[in-house]
Amino acid sequence: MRIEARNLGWREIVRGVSVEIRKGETFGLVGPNGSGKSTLLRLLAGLMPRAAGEVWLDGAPLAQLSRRQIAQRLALVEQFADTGEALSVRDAVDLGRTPWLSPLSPFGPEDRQIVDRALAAVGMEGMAARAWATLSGGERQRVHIARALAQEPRVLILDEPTNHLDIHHQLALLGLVAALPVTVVMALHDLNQAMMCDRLGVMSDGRMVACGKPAEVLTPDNLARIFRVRAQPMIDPSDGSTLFRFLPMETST
Ligand SMILES: Nc1ncnc2c1ncn2[C@@H]1O[C@H](COP(=O)(O)OP(=O)(O)OP(=O)(O)O)[C@@H](O)[C@H]1O
Repeated sequence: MRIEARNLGWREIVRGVSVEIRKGETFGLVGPNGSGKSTLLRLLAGLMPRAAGEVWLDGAPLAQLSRRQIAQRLALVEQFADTGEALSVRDAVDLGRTPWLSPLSPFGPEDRQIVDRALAAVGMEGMAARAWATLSGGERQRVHIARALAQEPRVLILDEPTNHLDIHHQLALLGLVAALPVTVVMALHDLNQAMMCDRLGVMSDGRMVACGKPAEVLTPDNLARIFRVRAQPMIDPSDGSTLFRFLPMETST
């Protein structure tokens, strides 16, 4: 599903962002702390009241869809997502099926299979019966992702999805997300991980100041200007991919 932002804004925090994210694309959002990434993701999910501009999903304005219709198309995992303490892991992931249920089509065996697959996709199938309150930060993050997968969205919006995850689960999650046949928009802080995205949008002070293929936008000049680091590009000889080593900027006295 294609997702398109037209002149999106909220207060002074996100200003005039227009971007078209293609069907099946993995689109990364990078930028310094406070540059407006989370706010832009919430705007794309239609969650900010009194927002300026418009979001279109496959040519349909988001504003004309009901919450249920939006939830059948789009799932958002927020950075500090929480869930009711009394839930089990399976209960939490079952919630992802809510937009698809109705009195005439209650939770059934097919929903259960979808939930099982979502738990397995994030490696949490062995913890389905565990109480949410007993999970570690990384396990909670994986359950949130499983809940979003169980929603079977066509657009998946993730705010720093590798937060709290150990390196194995970070790479597993990024591999999973890249292989999903859905459009993914995700905020990332690790710029080497961001290099794996199809395209990147760079946020700075509420504006999208660059958008394009990772190697085109994460240039040493942009990294110095926007992220205030010195970036030393290095080539991995095993596959020719570019990695960065980051160094502090030399301060002038
Ligand atoms: N509801 C709000 N009211 C006032 N200011 C807000 C609100 N939400 C966000 N902000 C401010 O807007 C700016 C952008 O916040 P946002 O969370 O979108 O940034 P971010 O790029 O996701 O940051 P980080 O990398 O630290 O997660 C920040 O300065 C934040 O303090």
